[in-house]
This record gives sequence, C-alpha cells and structure tokens, in this order.
Amino acid sequence: MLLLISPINHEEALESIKGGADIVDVKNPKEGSLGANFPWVIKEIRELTPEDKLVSATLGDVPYKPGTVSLAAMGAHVSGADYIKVGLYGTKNYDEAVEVMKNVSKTVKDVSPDTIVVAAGYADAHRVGAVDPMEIPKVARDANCDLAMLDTAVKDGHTLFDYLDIDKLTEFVEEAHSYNLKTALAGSVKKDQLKPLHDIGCDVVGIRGAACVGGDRNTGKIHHTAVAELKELCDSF
Ligand SMILES: O=C[C@H](O)COP(=O)(O)O
Repeated sequence: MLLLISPINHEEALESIKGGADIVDVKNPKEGSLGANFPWVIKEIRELTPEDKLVSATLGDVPYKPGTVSLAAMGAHVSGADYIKVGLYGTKNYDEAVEVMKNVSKTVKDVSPDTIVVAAGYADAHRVGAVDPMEIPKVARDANCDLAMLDTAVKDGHTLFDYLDIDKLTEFVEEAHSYNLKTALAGSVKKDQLKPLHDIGCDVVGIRGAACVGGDRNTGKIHHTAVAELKELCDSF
C-alpha cells in the first residue's frame, strides 16, 4: 500500500519526502478537504521532488461545472502534476459526477496519456449533498479515470471508518479492482487504521492529519518523523 502525504508548501513537501512518502500530494486545506493550491506551489514542489516520485495535485472540492474543472485540470497538468485528484463535492449524483470526470479525463489524457486521474468521492457525502460514495468506482470506470478514491468532506475528527464499515470499504475496493482501477482511501486515517486498509487491498492511503505535529491537519505541520513512522507501518504489512 502506497503512502500519499498532503503537504501545503515547500517546507512540508521536503518533510514528506524525507519521511519516505510515496506520493507528494499538494493541497490547500484552507479551501476545503481537497482544497486546491496555487500553480506556482505545485510547480515548485514538482521541481524539488525526486523525478521518480509522483506529485499529485488536488483540484478542490469542485462544483458541478465541467468546463471550470477541466480548465483547473489543465492548470494542474501544466504546473507539473503527475496525479490529478478531483473532489466530487458539488456533483449530486452519478450522472453529474461522470460528466465532470469524463471532461477532466479528456482534458488531461489528450495531452498527457500517462497522467493519473483520480475520481474522489466523500465517505460522508450525505453531510454535504454529494454523490453517493459507493457510486465512485462506477463513476471512475465510466469516465476513464485510473483511481477511485474516498476522503471525508467534513474534517471534524470523524474518520473514514465512522461512515463506512470494513465491509463497505471492502466492497468499494473489490468493485474498483474488478474494473481494473486502483483505489485510494483517506479521511483522518490514524496509524491503527492502516492495517485494516492494507488487508482489504487498498492501493494508496492518503494522510495529512496523522503526519502533522499534534495530529492536527490545520494547526500542525507535517514532520518527517511522523511520515517515517507511517511509512514504516505501511511497509511492515
Ligand atoms: O488525500 C488525503 C488527505 O490529505 C487526508 O487528510 P487527513 O488525513 O487530514 O484527513
């Protein structure tokens, strides 16, 4: 299981790399769970990250505006992102989510077929009126994405497991795998939740809070020792 860590700036990206993160995921939590950072921050982090390590960028908790989101995807691509995550926040159902993701995939894959496109839903979608998380594997399949992902929309201490039990998460992973998609799971994931995620076959675990000093994704800063501990655990299973 690969470890994706979400830094907000140059300094945190260096800590993530030093700690051994497999994927450096540029994010801006001030703008939400999958808040987008600025093009120059993505570019700077791509430049400081070793070439063989993937740099991911989140496009935001996006609205149901396929054109706007497609232009954001092009922005992430030209800034150097190898892995583009779209938080399907404003899309209320499967049809809207597929429409957004199809256009993002077309935008990105027309110019860069190897760039990885991630359809990200929310385990607590019912709290914000977003598309049902269990529809995400089908959305990703039908929109030519590479990964189906879940995170949480509201970062109030609840974790992924508060909304979806292990049976549901297993169903999510198995369905995505049956479509030849990889999976990423996130949502205030704690150290002791890594093994269950590994055991159900999750391909990528996404973490910010547990990699920060004090475990707080907003007030804390990513520290390489916390990242290294998570990485060691991921590699131990
Ligand atoms: O992509 C994953 C997120 O950055 C997860 O952040 P979190 O662990 O603070 O919920």
